[in-house]
Amino acid sequence: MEFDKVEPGPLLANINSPADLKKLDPNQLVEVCDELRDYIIETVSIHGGHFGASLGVVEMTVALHYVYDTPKDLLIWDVGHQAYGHKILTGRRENFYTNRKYGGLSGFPKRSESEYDTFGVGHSSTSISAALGMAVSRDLSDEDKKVVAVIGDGAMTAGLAFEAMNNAGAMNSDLLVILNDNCMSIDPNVGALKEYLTDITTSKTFNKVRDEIYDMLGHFKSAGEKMRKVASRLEKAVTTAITPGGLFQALGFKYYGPVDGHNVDTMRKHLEDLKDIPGPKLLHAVTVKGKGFAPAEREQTKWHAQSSPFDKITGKSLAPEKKGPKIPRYQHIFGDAIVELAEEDERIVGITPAMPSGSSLWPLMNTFPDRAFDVGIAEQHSITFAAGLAAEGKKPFAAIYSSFLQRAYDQVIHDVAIQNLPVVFCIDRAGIAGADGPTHHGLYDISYLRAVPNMIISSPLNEQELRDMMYTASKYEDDAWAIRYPRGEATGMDFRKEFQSMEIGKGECIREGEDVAVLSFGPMGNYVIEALDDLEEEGINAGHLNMRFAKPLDTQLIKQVCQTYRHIITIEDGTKLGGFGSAVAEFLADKPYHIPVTIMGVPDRIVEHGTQRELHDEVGIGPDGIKEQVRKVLKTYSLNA
Ligand SMILES: Cc1ncc(C[n+]2csc(CCOP(=O)(O)OP(=O)(O)O)c2C)c(N)n1
Ligand SMILES: CC(=O)[C@@H](O)[C@H](O)COP(=O)(O)O
Ligand SMILES: [Mg+2]
Repeated sequence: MEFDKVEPGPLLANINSPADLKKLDPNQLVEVCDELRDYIIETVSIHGGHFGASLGVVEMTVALHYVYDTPKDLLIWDVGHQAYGHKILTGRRENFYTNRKYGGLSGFPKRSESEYDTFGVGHSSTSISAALGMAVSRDLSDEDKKVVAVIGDGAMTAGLAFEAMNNAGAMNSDLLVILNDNCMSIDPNVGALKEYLTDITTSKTFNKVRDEIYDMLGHFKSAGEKMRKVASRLEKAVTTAITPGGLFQALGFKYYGPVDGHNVDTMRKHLEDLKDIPGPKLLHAVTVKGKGFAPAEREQTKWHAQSSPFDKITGKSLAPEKKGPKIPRYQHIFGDAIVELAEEDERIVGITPAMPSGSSLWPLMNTFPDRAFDVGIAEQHSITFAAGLAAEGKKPFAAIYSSFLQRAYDQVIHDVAIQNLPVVFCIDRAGIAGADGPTHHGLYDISYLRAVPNMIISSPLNEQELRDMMYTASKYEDDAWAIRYPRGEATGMDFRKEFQSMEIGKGECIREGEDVAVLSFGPMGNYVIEALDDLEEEGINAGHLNMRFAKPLDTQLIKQVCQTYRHIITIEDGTKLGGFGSAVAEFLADKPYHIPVTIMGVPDRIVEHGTQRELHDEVGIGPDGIKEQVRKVLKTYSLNA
């Protein structure tokens, strides 16, 4: 893959660490930014990855590493999808072409990857909490270092960010938060905070007055300690008076901004000033997501990330055209089905915490704008909000990624399950997620939801079953219902347009066999079909049951299996601990069948990034792994001698 490496510009070629960057004259930084931006564009155009966010913080990244003494000073990126420039400047340029690939660099900052990555990320809104922890640790150990968190306007909408601000403001620890405001989450940012920030950035009078005051204070500050104190007091009084609402100041932060985040010189000067101002402070930088790449500036959601190659000038896709009909992704099956269901049932509402494109809630938002809600990056709130809707007779479908639902576990238990409210959880990105890696794999939902009473847990084999599960769940009033499905394309089958009710807790026999039965949960069943077809050619006839439900289990079917076969293999795209296979084994534990159960799933370790197929194969749940397991079982029991 060496030939896919990108040639850096002449300045960037000599920057192998921030120390090299610091050797440059400040007036060379604009050129460094241009080269860094080109490097990101060209690399992502070949290898894919997150895109717009890193382009938007090029100047900020260069200024931060120029002014601060990293890694001694601690730089914490929120989410981390914007940290490509940071990676390139901190010794990883040569390997950057491996970004997000199996065995390559992680797409997010990661402590084990570099001493410059002070905190592992992937999920949003953690940066201020982590930064505060580090700042307090510094103070306790009497160390001399600065702590800077960079958080986006989208990430700032989460409760966690405000919990941290609330705490930090009161602790008065020396800490800088840079609010990177580009008015975008993945989709356009939403909510009252967004309006508030827009008010600040668009108020001409405020900005003019603020700039004049900032200049004046700058002069004061260079005039000695006494004047600095006066300036500081004046600054607080003036900014409190003229900042609309003073939200951040009310939380105990000194507010600075808004500043142009694309002027590297301005950014550098602001950071140099702020370095000397103690206590919690927030610098509000205004940037453009996708800056410097016209297609990405125009269509910011589309260019949040790119998975296939594109022309580095025009943005035109260079992916080979796929032959045959386009296969929909599971999220699109969900997105269409919920509109069809909502047309028939006016109680149905849809909720997404900031992922209307990713979860495909847009079709419902466009068709029934009053009945579909993007609540911002606020997973906890999204679930309690859904519970409130259900409490008043609505039928909420909460569309949420498996790994993001982890954030709302208490809400699932406390607000939904204990009150037995019939919320439908449409859990996308369940199972191995792929290139995003461990933070985004949805490996735990079966286990953590199984433990919760009043909860049905199902997973479709294909698009037909997803539609029918959604339909059946929409009519069901007794319990909450979780439907999990993976990232990516469905099977491409011709599915029936009409919905059909499914019997809750009932699986189906897909293939009769002998000796070994494979019980699959969800789309993993398609790997099983492929594997067992291959094994048939070797003369091995294993049975296959598509179980559909992890809770309630189809115990009748399992009993029949026990009477017909000598060994059960279960398979799921999730952790083996406490998952679907465990449910089968628990059921059989006190039954007199004495049948061994082999659980196939993700082992109890962190699975890194790569393609879904690479990772399924790595952990042994791809078709080859299934074949191997069946052969192994047959060999162990000498059943196929
Ligand atoms: C807890 C959590 N929820 C949702 C996401 C998905 N997500 C990743 S980036 C992003 C948008 C973040 O917006 P912002 O912080 O403003 O950064 P920008 O991309 O605009 O630079 C979202 C919703 C996530 N990573 N973590
Ligand atoms: C950083 C982040 O959390 C998102 O950008 C995520 O990578 C999206 O994942 P999908 O591509 O599966 O929607
Ligand atoms: Mg943003």
